[in-house]
Amino acid sequence: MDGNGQAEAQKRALALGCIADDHTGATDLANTLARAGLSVVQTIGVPDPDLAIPAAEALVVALKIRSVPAQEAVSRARAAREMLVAAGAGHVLYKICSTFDSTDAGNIGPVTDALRADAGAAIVPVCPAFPGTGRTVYQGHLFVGDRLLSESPLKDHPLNPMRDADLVRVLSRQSAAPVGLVAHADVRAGAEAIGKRLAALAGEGRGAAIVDAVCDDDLIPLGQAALAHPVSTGASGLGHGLARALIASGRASESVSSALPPVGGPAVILAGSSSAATRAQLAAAQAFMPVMRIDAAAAIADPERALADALAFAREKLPSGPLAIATSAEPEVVAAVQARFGAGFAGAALEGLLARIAEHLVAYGLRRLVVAGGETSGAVVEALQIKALRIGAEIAPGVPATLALGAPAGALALALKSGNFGGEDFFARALEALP
Ligand SMILES: Nc1ncnc2c1ncn2[C@@H]1O[C@H](COP(=O)(O)OP(=O)(O)O)[C@@H](O)[C@H]1O
Ligand SMILES: O=C(O)[C@@H](O)C(=O)COP(=O)(O)O
Repeated sequence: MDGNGQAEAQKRALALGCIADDHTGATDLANTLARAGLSVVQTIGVPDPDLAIPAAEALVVALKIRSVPAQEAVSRARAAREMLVAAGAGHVLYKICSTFDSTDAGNIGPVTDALRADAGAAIVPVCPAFPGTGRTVYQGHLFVGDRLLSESPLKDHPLNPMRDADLVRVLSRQSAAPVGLVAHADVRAGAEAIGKRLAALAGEGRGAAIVDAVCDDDLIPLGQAALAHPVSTGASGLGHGLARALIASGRASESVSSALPPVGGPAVILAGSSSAATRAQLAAAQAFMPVMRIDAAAAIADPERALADALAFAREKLPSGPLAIATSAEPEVVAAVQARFGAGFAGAALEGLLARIAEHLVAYGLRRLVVAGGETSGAVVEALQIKALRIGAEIAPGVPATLALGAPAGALALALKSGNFGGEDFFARALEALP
């Protein structure tokens, strides 16, 4: 093979396997890895062996396991790791939310424990920092912007309210083995110091260690140190560090991703996130497009009626331009809905409703779709039977434009937005950016 051939082959050899615990997290990570220079493919679930997916240096398997029972999350993550390792991945990153979304019953601890055991690893470095979106970790405490996690809007998350910012404590409650801390002084001292501290913590019998990172510069030594271990757990900041470490070590080569082909056609926004960011984005969108607010309690009580109303609204408005349909509500309203129906039941019912709306709209010819909310995105993508995503240009930090591959309905441009991401003008930007 000549020099060019070798470089081409290296560009396509899988180096990094990623298991994302939700679908917006997966596109966020795929976006970060692509921007760092890796060739990336995202699949929806563990791909069928006969699925023709382009070869890539990083493969992100999107699962919907953030809020399922821990045992189910563990078995699905294990199957994904097995596939990734068989495909050649030398390191597996378990992608969790940058706001550490989880409950005391799981799933970050149980999945991290299981992946460590399967990989025969001594310890797993864990870091949810994503400084580009204001998530930083200092002395093991997670900040969202200038607030501790427990004082941020995440304290009111509908499925996993985050009321403790001390991640060593949070992860300890979820883990079988004790959890340690690699504090910022070691991170500033570089990859070797992080490695030594991780080895010392492993020697004390700790199965995982929260690693501090307060700025982008910290991600480079973090990535180098993490790459020396078979498994790590974290968010996009760690993904960036791993990608740069792979390129620096010659295990991946820097490439420029190509633009997505144009799709065109009608566009709709579906919002199931009740985050403060999404609520502000919907309020801003109301100035330039029709927005239908679904009454969550009425919709759960009579989903067929809610579906028919939403479809009638879409049929009437879509010929004049984009529109939005949202179940999103203020925390007090969400709390009342949950008190009446139970949080899990209400969440699944509303996700299911938005997924059915998406299915009908795509059947009508919808070709460009923005979904706000991680769980919601998972439900929509699974209902549309999308098999993989090609990653395009970044719309906002953590949110790329994507092109759905393998869906029975054909070409579909998609943006899957984490509830918390994007500025107030996100929906306008997304509609412009979707090819
Ligand atoms: N009005 C509402 N009342 C109760 N739950 C809701 C309401 N609207 C949406 N939900 C549920 O809240 C959850 C939001 O999670 P998700 O889609 O992951 O958003 P985020 O990205 O903000 O976490 C989903 O399960 C969704 O169905
Ligand atoms: O790391 C992050 O913050 C995101 O990638 C993410 O996981 C988003 O989850 P949702 O807020 O549930 O969309």
